[in-house]
Amino acid sequence: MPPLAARLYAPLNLAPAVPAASLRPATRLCAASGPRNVGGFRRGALASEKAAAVAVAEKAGGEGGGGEGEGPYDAIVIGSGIGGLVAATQLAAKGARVLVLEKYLIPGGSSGYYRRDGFTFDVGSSVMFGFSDKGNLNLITQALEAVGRKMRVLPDPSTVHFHLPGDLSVLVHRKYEDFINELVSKFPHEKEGILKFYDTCWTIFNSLNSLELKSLEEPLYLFRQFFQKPRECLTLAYYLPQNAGDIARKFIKDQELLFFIDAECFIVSTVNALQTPMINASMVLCDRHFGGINYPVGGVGGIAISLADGLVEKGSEIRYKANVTNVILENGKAVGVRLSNGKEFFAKTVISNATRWDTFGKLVKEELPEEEKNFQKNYVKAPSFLSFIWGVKASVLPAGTDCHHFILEDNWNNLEKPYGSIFLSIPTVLDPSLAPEGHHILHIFTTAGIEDWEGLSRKEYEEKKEVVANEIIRRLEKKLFPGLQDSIVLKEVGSPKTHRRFLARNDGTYGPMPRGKPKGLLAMPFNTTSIDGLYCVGDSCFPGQGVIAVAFSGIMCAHRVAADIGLEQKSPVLDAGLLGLLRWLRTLA
Ligand SMILES: NC(=O)c1ccc[n+]([C@@H]2O[C@H](COP(=O)([O-])OP(=O)(O)OC[C@H]3O[C@@H](n4cnc5c(N)ncnc54)[C@H](O)[C@@H]3O)[C@@H](O)[C@H]2O)c1
Ligand SMILES: CC(C)=CCC/C(C)=C/C=C/C(C)=C/C=C/C(C)=C/C=C/C=C(C)/C=C/C=C(C)/C=C/C=C(\C)CCC=C(C)C
Repeated sequence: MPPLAARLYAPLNLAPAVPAASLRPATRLCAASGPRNVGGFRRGALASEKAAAVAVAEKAGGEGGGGEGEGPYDAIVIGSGIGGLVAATQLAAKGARVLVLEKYLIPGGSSGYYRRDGFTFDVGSSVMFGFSDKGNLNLITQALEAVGRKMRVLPDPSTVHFHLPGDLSVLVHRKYEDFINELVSKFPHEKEGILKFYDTCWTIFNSLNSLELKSLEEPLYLFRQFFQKPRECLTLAYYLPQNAGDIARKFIKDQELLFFIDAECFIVSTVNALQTPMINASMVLCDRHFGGINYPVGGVGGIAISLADGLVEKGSEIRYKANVTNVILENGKAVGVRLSNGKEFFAKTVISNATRWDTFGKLVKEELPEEEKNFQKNYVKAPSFLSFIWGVKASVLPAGTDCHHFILEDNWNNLEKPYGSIFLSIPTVLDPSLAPEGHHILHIFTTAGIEDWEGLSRKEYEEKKEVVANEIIRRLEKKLFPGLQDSIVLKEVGSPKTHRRFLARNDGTYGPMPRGKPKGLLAMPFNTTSIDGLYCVGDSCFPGQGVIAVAFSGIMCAHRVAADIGLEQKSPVLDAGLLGLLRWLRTLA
């Protein structure tokens, strides 16, 4: 019998540029049952996209599949974002039996993709860290390997091209020396400060990269790391409560350069450098040169599909159209979940990949635990965003156009304002197979609050999207691509309401952001919660927003859960001590 993937992919019409792991049977999954044309942004599955895992759900029949009161599993994971899938696959690789329940039709959440008229569009970011073949921070490579998967990737020669006020243009080259030379050429008087700031980032990054990355909530592992790498662990402990903006100000005086560091951090955290944890900034500002930014051939959604397929091959399950509405508690312990159709599933542990606001505001019906009150005191929901996904004629791009751009035209004060700055990715610069010949994809997003988009009639809503899209086109025409308007052949606009609906994220939020100035990462909760048996994973857990960050959160979560269900070593006495200490530390933030 051929392997499962081969059997499921047998009827495929294979396109050469698409990796084996992302090839699907030609089933009109989204056309038959997917939400279409909501708010003009029709997030649907690839028409030909039916992961091995989907077949499991369909065999079982109906929403979420399965019968009454199924289980017990070792773990149920609510949601199949990258955080949830990494937790699930890591557990499955350790021998656990896992059930992933996904509300939508395909895996990936913010990291999914969909297809329209020959274009493959990433839903969220196209800037992918964690795909290299060296070091310990290549977490996407490691997560795929754990379930026997590998994706072909295309190296991006640059990370991002900044287009900033005062016509400041900085290209972040893949080669560190080239980037530093470029930055120093713009700020020669700050050469020493630039070197000192980025050197500090490297000290932190090298410490991170030297550790075996597992759960910081598991004492046996943590003490072993401290014993084996004391200097690196102490370096990380020292920088844990610090922010990038404070460190930058120790070395740099030029206000424009400090604004540039703000923009560097804004990409990482949607806040300025003074609010961005130094560990997170270091991770991103160095890994782009160490592991590099690499684009997975065929689209970002291929990562989730590969993980979901690998999960099923390991004997676990994923079910779609499975909308979890309740976490079931028994004597204060999480023992299972209930779907909107009343079906129940039981497990030794429950892991929520929904945001903490959804997990504790909607899925757990009890009063908000003290710890979550503390989280909400320290973090608010970051605004949502507007995304514009356009198919354009290739002729509109000047030769040599970079893949990723960040645009803030006239005024540094607009950096964090709604619609202030523009993120633009052109993934077809790296992978032309994503668009019909002679075309490119422009994927743009800009921050926007949901309040701006509520209470409108259908007509007003559509008109507003048109007005905002035209304004973005005007700005891009002025800055980068004259004639853009006339080159657009396909236009989709997603509003904060679209993201709330299709990504199931509270108010469509991009993730948590600190309410004020945080103490670095100190206040960010890990994976355990104050409810026994209930864990969280994803961007409202340490270390926060970002695909690579949620992948780390998945790895940490799986390790802690595996220890709790007896698949990894554990010491109950040390556990109680460390978990108590970490809870106390968070209250200091
Ligand atoms: N929001 C974006 O579009 C966007 C853009 C760029 C990057 N990213 C990155 O992606 C990361 C998010 O990853 P993540 O793993 O935290 O989560 P995610 O939001 O990507 O995925 C969560 C998944 O859980 C599902 N879900 C939520 N509630 C559910 C319920 N009650 N029942 C069943 N399924 C449910 C959702 O449908 C979704 O598939 C962020 O850190 C962000 O930086 C996001
Ligand atoms: C226990 C305790 C407490 C302590 C002790 C000490 C120690 C040992 C410590 C340790 C630590 C650690 C390990 C840590 C780790 C960390 C990590 C890994 C982190 C990571 C992070 C990451 C991140 C943040 C990322 C992010 C990213 C992002 C967000 C991205 C984005 C992108 C976008 C938005 C796109 C853009 C676009 C354009 C430009 C176009």
